[in-house]
Amino acid sequence: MGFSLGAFSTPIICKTNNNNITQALDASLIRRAAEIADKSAGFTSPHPNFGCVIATTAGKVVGEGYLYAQGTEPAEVQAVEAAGNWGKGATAYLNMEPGDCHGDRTAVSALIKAGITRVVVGIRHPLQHLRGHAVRALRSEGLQVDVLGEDLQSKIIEEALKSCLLVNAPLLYRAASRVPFSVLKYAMTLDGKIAASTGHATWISSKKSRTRVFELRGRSDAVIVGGNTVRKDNPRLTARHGGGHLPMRIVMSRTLNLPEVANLWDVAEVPTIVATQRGARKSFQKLLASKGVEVVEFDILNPKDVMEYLYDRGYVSILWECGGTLAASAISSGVIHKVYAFVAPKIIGGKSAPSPVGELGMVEMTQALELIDVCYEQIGPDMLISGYLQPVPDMTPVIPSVDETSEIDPTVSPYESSIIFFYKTWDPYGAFSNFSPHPIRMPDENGDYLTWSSVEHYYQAHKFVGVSDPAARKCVEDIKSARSPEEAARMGRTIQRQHPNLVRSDWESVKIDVMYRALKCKFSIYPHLNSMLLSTVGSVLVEASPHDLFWGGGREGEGLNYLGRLLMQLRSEFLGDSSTPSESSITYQEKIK
Ligand SMILES: NC(=O)C1=CN([C@@H]2O[C@H](COP(=O)(O)OP(=O)(O)OC[C@H]3O[C@@H](n4cnc5c(N)ncnc54)[C@H](OP(=O)(O)O)[C@@H]3O)[C@@H](O)[C@H]2O)C=CC1
Ligand SMILES: Nc1c(N[C@@H]2O[C@H](COP(=O)(O)O)[C@@H](O)[C@H]2O)[nH]c(=O)[nH]c1=O
Repeated sequence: MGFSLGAFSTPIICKTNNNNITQALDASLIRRAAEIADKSAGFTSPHPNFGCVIATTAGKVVGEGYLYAQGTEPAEVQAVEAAGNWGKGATAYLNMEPGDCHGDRTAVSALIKAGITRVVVGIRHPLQHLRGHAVRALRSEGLQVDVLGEDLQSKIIEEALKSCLLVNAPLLYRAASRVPFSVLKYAMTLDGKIAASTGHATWISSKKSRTRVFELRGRSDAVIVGGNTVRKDNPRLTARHGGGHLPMRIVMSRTLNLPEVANLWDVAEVPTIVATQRGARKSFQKLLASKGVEVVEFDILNPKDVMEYLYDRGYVSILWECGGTLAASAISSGVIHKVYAFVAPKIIGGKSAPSPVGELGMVEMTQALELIDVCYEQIGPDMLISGYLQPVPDMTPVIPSVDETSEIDPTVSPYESSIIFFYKTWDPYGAFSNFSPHPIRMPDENGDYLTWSSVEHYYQAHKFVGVSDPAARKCVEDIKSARSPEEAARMGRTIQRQHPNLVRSDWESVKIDVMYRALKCKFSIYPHLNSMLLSTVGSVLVEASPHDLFWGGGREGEGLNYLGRLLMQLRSEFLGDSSTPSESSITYQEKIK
């Protein structure tokens, strides 16, 4: 070949340098968008924080805007107005894809009208029904849209992406965990006490720290304490830092053994909700109601149920300002996402003085919960240590991974797809489970057709097919006549564990194919199952088994989800095959009868 390496290398190096410069610019302007997006937090009730920065291709910022509150002028509209004619040919930086709540595409239209040619998006909208819409709409109008982590990837971009995740962390956690984002905040002495042994706690942290707490309250939808904190502190739980949003106050009390007169029962400025155990002190409930305090009864009062209830009421973020007993219960039930610990340089001592977190049942230091993304900040004389107990959720489907998805099923666009989970046969898509009662008819080694009561029967028995030992042949027969798919699974797994010598030597290499053939038969011979499978086009299918990390997706998406993958593969094959599937299925069904 007549080309020298040098002929290629120069432009490649230039391109890389250019890329580095562009990515550094993109990263810094996206971080700016996230920074201004955060400006509205604390001024109105929490809502997604949107920021928009418009810059020329040389990186000169010509317009900025942030959404003040839901229903006010979108960040993009403000930035476009500020940019004026500079908007033509410019790049818009958005910390988050706009969500078109009103169906009027205002944000998208503003960018298009302004003549913006490129849009850089920090994260896609976390809510499934809005996710990807604006990105698609902008692309369809010919704008170049680069999404961080998808179209742009590098260390510096990763850091910018993080700032976008953090600025909308409450919404992301809420969308992923279906409870509001919860922050546990406490003030403790250097010797780890949140009050003296008498229960006296005013004050541990400095005035400056307490003003910071007011800001935290102003960023929250509600502040929660337990009954004992009401009895000991008679708190007000208001945000008194001057203006801004006032959160609701919530008291969790099982006994309702609470004072008749308390600051929290004065609801002139902010409402208070008391969450209690069903039937607790009805007369006191009446008294609270007469003061305008809302009482909500729970069958068993616990943090998880209260959080699910507040999620249903639309709450996005909650500040827990309770003592250690309730804090331990909230942490144990997994509802706390972030911790703010104000540490004051004071020592109070006291064997029975309370600490920030009560009993968690841990016995070894190796069990300790480690915070991530920890920040240290000095506030007056105090140190504020904050960090997350759970990582900021990634809303893109990971099972299969983004790269694998389009290989398995080209109809799924990995960044925009929804996930359909199935597991138990009574679930909405329960018929996808191998335990669903749909017999299949499959050829044996000699080509003779045999009927199997379910895919699970077929799959489990095939662990022992072809092994010359008569005991293996008996296993196949026994599993085949198991009275239920559950029984077949139990038998297959137990024999495999206890008598590995009876398992065919090629099992690990053939098991996916065995499953594939059984599934293909099942979804070919039952037209309604075939329709159900085809109705899921565009969605990632995940078997939500928390135990089976090979066929299932696992509790946290750590499973390989091979059952979901095979179903997606079959779906794609059925779609590609116009003669699907009814003619052949009738013959098959006839055979089954
Ligand atoms: N320094 C700081 O940051 C803070 C210090 N404090 C101090 O802590 C002390 C109070 O601590 P503590 O009693 O732990 O705090 P809390 O009162 O905040 O929490 C315990 C109470 O919560 C109620 N509760 C409802 N459901 C549950 C549940 N599922 N699990 C546990 N409790 C539940 C009960 O109220 P009931 O008994 O009414 O049924 C229980 O007594 C006080 O001295 C206070 O001054 C408190 C908050 C912050
Ligand atoms: N003692 C203590 C805190 N205690 C928390 O603040 C509540 C009192 O709030 P308010 O009545 O609105 O001033 C109290 O019930 C408890 O939840 N907080 C802190 O930042 N620092 C402190 O030293």
